[in-house]
Amino acid sequence: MDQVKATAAFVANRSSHVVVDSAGLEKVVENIQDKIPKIEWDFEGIHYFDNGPLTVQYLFVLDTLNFCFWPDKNLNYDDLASGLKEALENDKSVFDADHLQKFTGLQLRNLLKWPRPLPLEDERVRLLHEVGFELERSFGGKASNLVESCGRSAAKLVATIASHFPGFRDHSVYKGHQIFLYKRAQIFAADLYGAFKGQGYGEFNDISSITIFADYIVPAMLRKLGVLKYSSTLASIIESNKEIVSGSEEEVELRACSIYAVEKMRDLISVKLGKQVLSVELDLWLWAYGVQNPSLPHHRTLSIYY
Ligand SMILES: Nc1nc2c(c(CN[C@H]3C=C[C@H](O)[C@@H]3O)cn2[C@@H]2O[C@H](COP(=O)(O)O)[C@@H](O)[C@H]2O)c(=O)[nH]1
Repeated sequence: MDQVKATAAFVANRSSHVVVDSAGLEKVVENIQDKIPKIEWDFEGIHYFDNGPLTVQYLFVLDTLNFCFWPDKNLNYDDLASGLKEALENDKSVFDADHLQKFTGLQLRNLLKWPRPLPLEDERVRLLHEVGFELERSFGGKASNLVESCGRSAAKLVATIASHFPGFRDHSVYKGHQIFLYKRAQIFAADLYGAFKGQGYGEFNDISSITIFADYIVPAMLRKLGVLKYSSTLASIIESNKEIVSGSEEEVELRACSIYAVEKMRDLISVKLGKQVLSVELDLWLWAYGVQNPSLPHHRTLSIYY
């Protein structure tokens, strides 16, 4: 994902609301020493897994809907992952492409046993329809065929998803330049890698090319660790839970600087500790600690991308 890395660096080199603090970064790496925290994928025990194509279909639907939980303060990612899992266990055809194209908001809500409208519910439904339609049109209805068509390349998988499914085109324009962040497309590759433990549908010969998944938890965690510093204006917007507009400089800087900071962290770990570590592993560490600290203030942007 050279485009993601290069354009994140472009933003980090020009940012004014968010700064990547090199001293903070060095300190984190010094503290890590030899013990890079290793978090198991599905440490929560909430995901569906049967070691076959249905798991791929589940993960693709999961990552189609893997965004914007915060407007409902009781809703979390866990509710989505475990709700979809239970639905699939009750009905193995629930995520067939023809079913995806017919979902209504109410059906999705009922499936997740959620008592009120989901945040951005209309968009969630529209994205399910889009995924069902395009899976049927180009991949015989199966996300597993999509993955197989990419010949064990995570970068190709992300590019294929972005070219077939407009809802995954997580781009922004910053100071006149197109910036590629691809959170949900990349997390799908990482979820396959994690769930299938790097084998079968999760085998990628270029998993190290994937960056972190720029959401609203990882920037908050990087800030807590002293790796990201915010301008006083941005800090007060975030601390007072005010919304930040999608595509604004502040929002793009928060996300792009997070990607850039973790790529720098990888380089430092390699130079100082002589270890090669994947962004996927650093992401899971940062994210798992971030969600265990629900009081961490995070930025709030209404977005279908994360
Ligand atoms: N960077 C990053 N962001 C991630 C995840 C995951 C879950 N990955 C699963 C894969 C294996 C593990 O066992 C995890 O369960 C969700 N998110 C994002 O967090 C936000 C939800 O927050 P809250 O509202 O508090 O539930 C939302 O933007 C969601 O898209 C991740 O791994 N990395």
